[in-house]
Amino acid sequence: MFSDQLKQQAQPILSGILEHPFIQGIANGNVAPAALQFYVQQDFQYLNEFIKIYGNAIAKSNDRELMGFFNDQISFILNSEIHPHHIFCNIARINYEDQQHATPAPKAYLYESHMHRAGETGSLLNILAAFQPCPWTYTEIADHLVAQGAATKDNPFYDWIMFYASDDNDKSMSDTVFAFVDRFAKQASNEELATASQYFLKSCELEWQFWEHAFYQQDWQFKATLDHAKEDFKS
Ligand SMILES: Cc1ncc(CN)c(N)n1
Repeated sequence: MFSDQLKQQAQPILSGILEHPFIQGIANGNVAPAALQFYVQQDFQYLNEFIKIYGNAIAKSNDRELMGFFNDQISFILNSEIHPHHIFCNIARINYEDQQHATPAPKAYLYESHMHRAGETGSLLNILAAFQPCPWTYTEIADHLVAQGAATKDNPFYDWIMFYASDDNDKSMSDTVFAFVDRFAKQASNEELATASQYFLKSCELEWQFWEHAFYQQDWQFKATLDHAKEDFKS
């Protein structure tokens, strides 16, 4: 199956994510508030962009099952994925509403642009491949943390881990996406599969970069210049 090949190709990147100090911090119940704040600020913008990408993907879909899936994803972001953001905000002791106006930092901007680029190819296989590391790596992270015994009630990140951990009774979102990927892959040429694989692997790396930029709060070198310019146009 193409999805098995993708998972196998991504193993070095997935290992890098699982070993990342941000994830280790979640496991130990100890992440710097500045890293949590940066993550929430950037993730809020990233998920906004995802809603637009899903809207675009619906416009490219012809079958109701896929339209329904993208629609469910939009609802999930709007109604459920605010929960893990609230958990990070509570731990960092910051107000969620105050975190919703950040300028996308370079890595988040790159990831969002990468997703839009996949959308512009017009290929649902590319879109799904580029999108899949988002649910897949989070399920892998949470399941790994559960397996290593980090999901204890005294860990302040317990609810965050359980939010993303796979539910034995339910097919995970990530399994659903892999099933769609395999469906489209059956009709694809080797060249199309190679392109989709690149979209998938780059998104996996960008997931790693996302943790990295939040952990070290990597922003634009000339962020103050960008922010001052915004002020110039405020009426
Ligand atoms: C960057 C990123 N990747 C994945 C997820 C989980 N949907 C997220 N909230 N943010």
